[in-house]
Amino acid sequence: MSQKFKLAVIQMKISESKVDSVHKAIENVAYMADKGANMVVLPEMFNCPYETYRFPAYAEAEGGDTYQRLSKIAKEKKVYLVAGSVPEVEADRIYNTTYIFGPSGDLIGKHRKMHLFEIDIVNGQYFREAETLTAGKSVTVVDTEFGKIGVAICFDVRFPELARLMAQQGAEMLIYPAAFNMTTGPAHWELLFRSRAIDQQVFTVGCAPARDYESNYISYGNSIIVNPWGEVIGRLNDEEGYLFGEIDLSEVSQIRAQLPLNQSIRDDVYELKTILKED
Ligand SMILES: NC(=O)CC(=O)C(=O)O
Repeated sequence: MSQKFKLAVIQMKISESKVDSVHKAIENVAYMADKGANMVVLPEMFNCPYETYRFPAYAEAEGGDTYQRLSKIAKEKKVYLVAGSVPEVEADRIYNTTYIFGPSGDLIGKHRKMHLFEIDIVNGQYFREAETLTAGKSVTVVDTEFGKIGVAICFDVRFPELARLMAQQGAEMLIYPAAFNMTTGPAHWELLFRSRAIDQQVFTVGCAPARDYESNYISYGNSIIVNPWGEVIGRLNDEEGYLFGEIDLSEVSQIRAQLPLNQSIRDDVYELKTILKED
């Protein structure tokens, strides 16, 4: 099995119009697929401004219009699509959800953000996703023809336990649709993506909305790809654009053979396990 593939990360501005944002996302996916991408990633909340009060109004059930259009473009262009995230409604609950489609357009996985973003900086950034969202409970790892990929969302990257669980399930790349802000982005963004890559000896990917000073929540941008040695192999600035990564997942086993961290894990002293497995 070849573990080589071309990864495209799309950094786009999100507009107030869901129709426009979805249209733009689909056009970008098609463009990157035509350029040879095998897997395309979209940003967190790409069809909805990142504001808690908006999530209920923009939310759709699984299988809704946004879902259908994403599935269709994945099938038409024969790409894996890690479809950013969208507000998803089920019963009376709303989740921050990533759908993952295979090249046949079928849903191959779904992640509901497990750690809800909570911040209250004195005289600064405030955000509480829990005002309108419910947290997911499942660890998400999908099978692709190139290898296993773990998917989680933004604030999830701050929790090394989740990255470890994805790696334990065989993930060799961790993809996080994300939207850090102008307070946490400069301080933590690159450090976190490099740390998770080094901890687990995996590729990490962060895909963010482009910065928009007109919006109430200003995304840091800086979409990023890091290799299993912890090196940044691709990074954007704040503007709209694409990252195109030539990925070879066999680098994961090469790094692990030379620096075998897994052999030194003290599972006689400590243990990490999931308690709940389903949403
Ligand atoms: N948007 C997030 O979930 C998280 C974030 O912005 C941060 O951790 O900073």
